[in-house]
Amino acid sequence: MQYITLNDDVRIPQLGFGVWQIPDAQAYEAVSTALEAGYRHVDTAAAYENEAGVGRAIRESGVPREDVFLTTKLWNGDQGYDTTLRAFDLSLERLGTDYVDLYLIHWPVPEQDLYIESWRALEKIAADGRARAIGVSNFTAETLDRLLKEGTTPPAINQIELHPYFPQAAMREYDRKHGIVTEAWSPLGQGGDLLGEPLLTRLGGLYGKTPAQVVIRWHLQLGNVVIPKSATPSRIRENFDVFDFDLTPDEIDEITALGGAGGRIGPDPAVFNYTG
Ligand SMILES: NC(=O)C1=CN([C@@H]2O[C@H](COP(=O)(O)OP(=O)(O)OC[C@H]3O[C@@H](n4cnc5c(N)ncnc54)[C@H](OP(=O)(O)O)[C@@H]3O)[C@@H](O)[C@H]2O)C=CC1
Ligand SMILES: O=C(O)C(=O)[C@@H](O)[C@H](O)C(=O)CO
Repeated sequence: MQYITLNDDVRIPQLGFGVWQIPDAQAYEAVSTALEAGYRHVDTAAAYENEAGVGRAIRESGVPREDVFLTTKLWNGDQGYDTTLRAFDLSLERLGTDYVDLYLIHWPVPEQDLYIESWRALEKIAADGRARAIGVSNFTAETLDRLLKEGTTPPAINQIELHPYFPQAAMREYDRKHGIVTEAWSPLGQGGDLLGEPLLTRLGGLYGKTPAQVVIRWHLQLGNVVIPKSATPSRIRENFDVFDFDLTPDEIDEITALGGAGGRIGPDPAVFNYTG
């Protein structure tokens, strides 16, 4: 496993396991399989409604809690200072742990204008030692500029949509300049057309790897934290088997150039104001 040291000196495993759309009843099995395969980093959120299954899998895995990097996120409708503190308590309760490794504001939700207040609550949670690191998700240059100006602690991570069809060069550069690590969500383009790209099949053929493994390798070599999701045991293992080959700089550029072919899959954070 490769680690990245965040701006608060916390070390994060660069490859993690995402669990969006895995129902709570199946999350136990999926996370157990991931931990057996070697993952030591799990990305969940209050909104995924599977924190209980994720937490139980970690507790019963036999892997010491301190060896697993656990992320969860504050849902949009819970933003605000007191409401954030309450939402965090409930996440810990469902996860069955007394701290998380990373707590993120899930979306800025510019219209409700509560992300600065919410960030102050995350700073308090970190100061109390209940989140080892704090960060944001889906923040734009505009929302981050304000957070950096008005907050006391800079975010350690910005988790954003990022895959070869949407390579986010400008946002990666913004994060880098500000000492923020970029984490890629939907890193496989949600398993859609991207994985059928002839370029990825060709590169996979050269290295004896699948298109998904080539894409995960691209993320690792760009310096992204990457959290592919799968509910399929063979794919969970496949997505972890990416540490025995290197793409060349030209191959990385060729994959990045696929960005012309696709685009964003998820909501645009500048206008995503859903709080339900
Ligand atoms: N902060 C945010 O706003 C967001 C965060 N996220 C986080 O990012 C994680 C990953 O993103 P996600 O949207 O789930 O999408 P991914 O890009 O990780 O793709 C997941 C899809 O790809 C399929 N897949 C996985 N591995 C393979 C493989 N080796 N070969 C072929 N198909 C494969 C999966 O199928 P199957 O499961 O059937 O195997 C699933 O349909 C989420 O689970 C979540 O933790 C995601 C969205 C937004
Ligand atoms: O998966 C997440 O973390 C999300 O925030 C997404 O579900 C997001 O809310 C979305 O895709 C809504 O359409």
